[in-house]
Amino acid sequence: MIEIQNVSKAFNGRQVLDGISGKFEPGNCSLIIGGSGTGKSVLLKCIIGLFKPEAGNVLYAGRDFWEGNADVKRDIRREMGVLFQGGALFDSKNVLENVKFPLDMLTDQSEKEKIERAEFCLQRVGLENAAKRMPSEISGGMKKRVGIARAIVMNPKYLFCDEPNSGLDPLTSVKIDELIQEITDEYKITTVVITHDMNSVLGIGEYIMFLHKGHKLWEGSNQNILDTDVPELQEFLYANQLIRRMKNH
Ligand SMILES: Nc1ncnc2c1ncn2[C@@H]1O[C@H](COP(=O)(O)OP(=O)(O)OP(=O)(O)O)[C@@H](O)[C@H]1O
Repeated sequence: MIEIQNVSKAFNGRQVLDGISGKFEPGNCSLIIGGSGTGKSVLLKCIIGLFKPEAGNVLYAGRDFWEGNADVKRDIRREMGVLFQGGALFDSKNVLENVKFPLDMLTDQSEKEKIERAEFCLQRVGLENAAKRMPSEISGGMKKRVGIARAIVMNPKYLFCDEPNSGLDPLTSVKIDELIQEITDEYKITTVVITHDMNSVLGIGEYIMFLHKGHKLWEGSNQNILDTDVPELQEFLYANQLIRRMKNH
């Protein structure tokens, strides 16, 4: 489990996150949602150790990331997989080499072991036939799958996905969401997804945290989000035509 407690962050005196708390459970897809510029990416960066919060704690199975020494930070980092926006693949490496990269960097496994593990992960995301292709030769949805394969290659306990659906058509988006959900269930990963995709919210949001101007205004699940009486969340949800119609029927 990841627990965040009163996380606050400011840039040049401007408060961007104000006392955010929440719990992300293993085997669940937890979502951080909210409009543009509300602090979702900054919060994710505070959680994965890229920004140090001014105040608050980020606990990984009880281990405090920011209070921990270099060994604690390294151990926690090794347990994380991150799917960056756009996939962040290396253009000069083929698909298999991209997936294998964390193993090259962080393990002393033999080449054979690394290739087998990378092939297994590619198979898991349905790309076993694309191993030799270059990133420029595959579609946006396939790039995300490669990014997911790379994020799980180290067998992470924690998986972070920054807008996994950006730039994808609705059908491909749903498939990527399903894949993230399946992998989360299968390996009991604690998964945290940043999104403003309404299909994801209703589809995979087992725990949802809604941010608005750096504050957490609501938390709950896809089962009760449409019943919210928080005006800012209503406005966020009902900007989507389909959700508006669902509510009215
Ligand atoms: N490195 C930084 N330096 C200064 N300000 C920053 C920095 N990173 C983010 N901010 C500011 O923090 C606020 C929150 O940004 P953030 O990227 O978290 O928004 P977001 O909710 O992820 O939005 P979007 O959905 O558009 O990606 C914004 O006002 C942004 O300008």
